Amino acid sequence: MSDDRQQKAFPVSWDQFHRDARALAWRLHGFGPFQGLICITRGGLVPAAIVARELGLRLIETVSIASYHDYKNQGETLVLKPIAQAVIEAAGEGGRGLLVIDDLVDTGSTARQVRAMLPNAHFATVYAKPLGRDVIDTFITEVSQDTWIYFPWDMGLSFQPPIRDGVA
Ligand SMILES: O=P(O)(O)OC[C@H]1O[C@H](OP(=O)(O)OP(=O)(O)O)[C@H](O)[C@@H]1O
Ligand SMILES: Nc1nc2[nH]cnc2c(=O)[nH]1
Ligand SMILES: [Mg+2]
Repeated sequence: MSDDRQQKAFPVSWDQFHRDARALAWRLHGFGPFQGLICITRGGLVPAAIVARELGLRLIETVSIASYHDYKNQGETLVLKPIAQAVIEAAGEGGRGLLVIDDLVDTGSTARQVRAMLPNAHFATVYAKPLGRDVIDTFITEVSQDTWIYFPWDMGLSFQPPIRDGVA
């Protein structure tokens, strides 16, 4: 969840997200070919579908991780489902040849946890914040640490009062 440390909002539309995820695929094309894609759920599911389509990847695995961004549990992560051993064994040493995708990197805790499982995989996110940027090999857009990214699957259309009525 967003909190009051996040002063800036960066809302992303479906259109924009598709463009950015496709730009990520263009960039990743130069680092391939990849043998398979590991998607960090849940946020990585959407960019993974777009990148897999663009790069022709059909071997797709998930690693399910929940991270906590509240004051008490800052940086904590919980692995709910690990990567299948068969997928790790099908890849090169330390996951070489695998592509790991997530929607964003913030503190870097989630990506670091997966990096420990696959040290030689290629890590990619669509968006990145400074604290986590170094864990990621390829990303498209950087936003400041105090920005909260709003994804299209978390938003809906809502009525906007006319400007002359003022803000509530
Ligand atoms: O770099 P970090 O500080 O670890 O934060 C980044 C992670 O946080 C979000 O996932 P979240 O755990 O909120 O769950 P979700 O993907 O299921 O929405 C996002 O999708 C990244 O996976
Ligand atoms: N939606 C969303 N989830 C996050 N998880 C960690 N940082 C963010 C963010 O900026 N936006
Ligand atoms: Mg996530």
